[in-house]
Amino acid sequence: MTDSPVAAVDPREVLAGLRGSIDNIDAALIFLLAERFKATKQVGVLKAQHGMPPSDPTREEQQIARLKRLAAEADLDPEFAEKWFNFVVAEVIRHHTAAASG
Ligand SMILES: O=C(O)C(=O)C[C@]1(C(=O)O)C=C[C@@H](O)C=C1
Repeated sequence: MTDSPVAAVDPREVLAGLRGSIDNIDAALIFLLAERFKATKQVGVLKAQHGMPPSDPTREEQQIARLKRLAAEADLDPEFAEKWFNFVVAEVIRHHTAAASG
């Protein structure tokens, strides 16, 4: 093994390179989430001003179906995509409910 003529790859360098990509992806996700919450904050104000309920189960159902389809196409576990969406939406509804109560 150690006598191989092919230069050995240092696994620590490979790990560092992969972590560089993970760092960039995590940063992008934070920025994307921040943008999403900026938009949903405005939705919350609009709903509160017009007496609309914080949650819209029909919209959620449609979005879950769409995201699960996209996840499958992207080779991401559709169940994970659904869990992620439900996790985020629960927080959005919490914000909408707070906005509605002043
Ligand atoms: O689209 C809306 O009506 C929203 O309030 C946004 C949103 C979402 O975050 O995607 C959140 C709550 C609703 O139940 C549905 C969708």
